[in-house]
Amino acid sequence: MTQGSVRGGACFFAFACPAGILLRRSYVDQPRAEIRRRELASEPGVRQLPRLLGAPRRVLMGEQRVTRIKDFHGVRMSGTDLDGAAGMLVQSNMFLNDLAGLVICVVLSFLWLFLWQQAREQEILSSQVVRKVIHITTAPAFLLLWPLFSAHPSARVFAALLPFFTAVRVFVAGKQLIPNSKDTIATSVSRSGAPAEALRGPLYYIVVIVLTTLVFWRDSPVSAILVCQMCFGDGFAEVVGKRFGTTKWWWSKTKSVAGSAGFVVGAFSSSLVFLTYFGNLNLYDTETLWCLLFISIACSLVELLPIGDDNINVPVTAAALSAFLFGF
Ligand SMILES: Nc1ccn([C@@H]2O[C@H](COP(=O)(O)OP(=O)(O)OP(=O)(O)O)[C@@H](O)[C@H]2O)c(=O)n1
Ligand SMILES: C/C(=C\CO)CCC[C@H](C)CCC[C@H](C)CCCC(C)C
Repeated sequence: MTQGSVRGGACFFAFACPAGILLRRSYVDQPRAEIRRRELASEPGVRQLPRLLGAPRRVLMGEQRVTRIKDFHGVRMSGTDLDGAAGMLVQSNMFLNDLAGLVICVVLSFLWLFLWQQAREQEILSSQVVRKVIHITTAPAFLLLWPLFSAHPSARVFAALLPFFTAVRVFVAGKQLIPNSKDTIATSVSRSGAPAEALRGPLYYIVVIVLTTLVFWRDSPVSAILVCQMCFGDGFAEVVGKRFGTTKWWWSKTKSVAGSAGFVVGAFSSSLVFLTYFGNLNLYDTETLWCLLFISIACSLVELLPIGDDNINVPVTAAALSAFLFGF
C-alpha cells in the first residue's frame, strides 16, 4: 500500500463523514419537531416537571417525553405494529436491512483499521498518532452509521455485534491465545506495541461502545454525548495539551490547563454536531446548551483524575449526567 492510497483513503473518509452529516441534517426536521413539542405541551393532561438543577423542563404526557424527538427515523411503521402477512413482510425486510447494515459496518471497520495500520507499518505516522486517531474516530464513525439500521427493536443487537466481535478479537490478540496469529489489531492500538496493552484502554473503549449500542442506541441523546466526551474530549485534550500545555495543573505532572480547555471545546462542539445529526435533543433550548457545557466541563475534570481509566471514568460520568439531565 502506497502513501498515496493511505492519503486517498483518509481524504475519502474526511469528506464522506461531513457530507453524511449534511445529508442527514437535511432530512431531520428540527423546527417541525419543536412545533410538535409545543403542540403536545399545550394539550390537556400534559404536565410540566419542575426544573432539576437547571435541567430543561421535561414535559411528560403519560409515559411520553416530548422534549426529545424519540425516533431517529421520525414516524415509521414497525413490523411489530402490523398483523399477519404484512407484519411478516415488514419484519423480514427489516431483518435484511439490518443484516446489510451490519455487513457495511464490518467492511468499513476493516478498511478503516487497515488504513491506519498500514500508515503505522509504512512509518507514515507514529504508533502514538495512529492510536489517537483510532481513539478519536472509530466510535463516532460507528455512530454515524447507525441510521443504516431499521426501527425494529432488534436492530441495536445487530449493530452491537460489530463492537462485540471486535472486543473478542482484541481480547484474543491481546492475550495471544492463537499462536502465530497474523491479526495485528492489538499491536496497532497499543502505544508500546505490546499486544497486552490493548486489554486495558482499547478493550474498555470497545466494551463501552457495545453497552452504549445496546442500552441507549440512537433513541437517546446519551449515546452521542457519551461518545463525544470519550473520543473528541479526550482526543482534543491530548492534541491541544501536547501543543500548548505549558501550564500544568498543580497536582499533575502531565495534564495541562490548555489540555482541559481542549477537552471542553472538543467534547462540547462535537456533541452539538452529533446531536444535530441524530436530532433527538432540542438544541434550540439554551438550557440544553448549558447542560451540555456542564457535562463537558465535568468530564474534563474527571479526565484529570489519577485513578481508573479515562475510557471508563469519562463515559460513565457522561452517561450518568446526561441521563439525569436529559433522560434516557
Ligand atoms: N488535560 C490534559 C490531558 C492530556 N494532556 C496531554 O496529553 C498527554 C496524554 O494524556 P492522556 O491521554 O491522559 O494520557 P494517557 O492516559 O497516558 O493516554 P491514553 O488516554 O491515550 O491512554 C499528556 O501527557 C499531556 O501531554 C494535557 O496536557 N492535558
Ligand atoms: C485505541 C482505542 C482506544 C484507546 O484509548 C480505540 C480502539 C478501537 C478498536 C480497535 C476498534 C473499535 C471498533 C468500533 C467499535 C467499530 C468501528 C466501526 C467503524 C465503521 C470504523
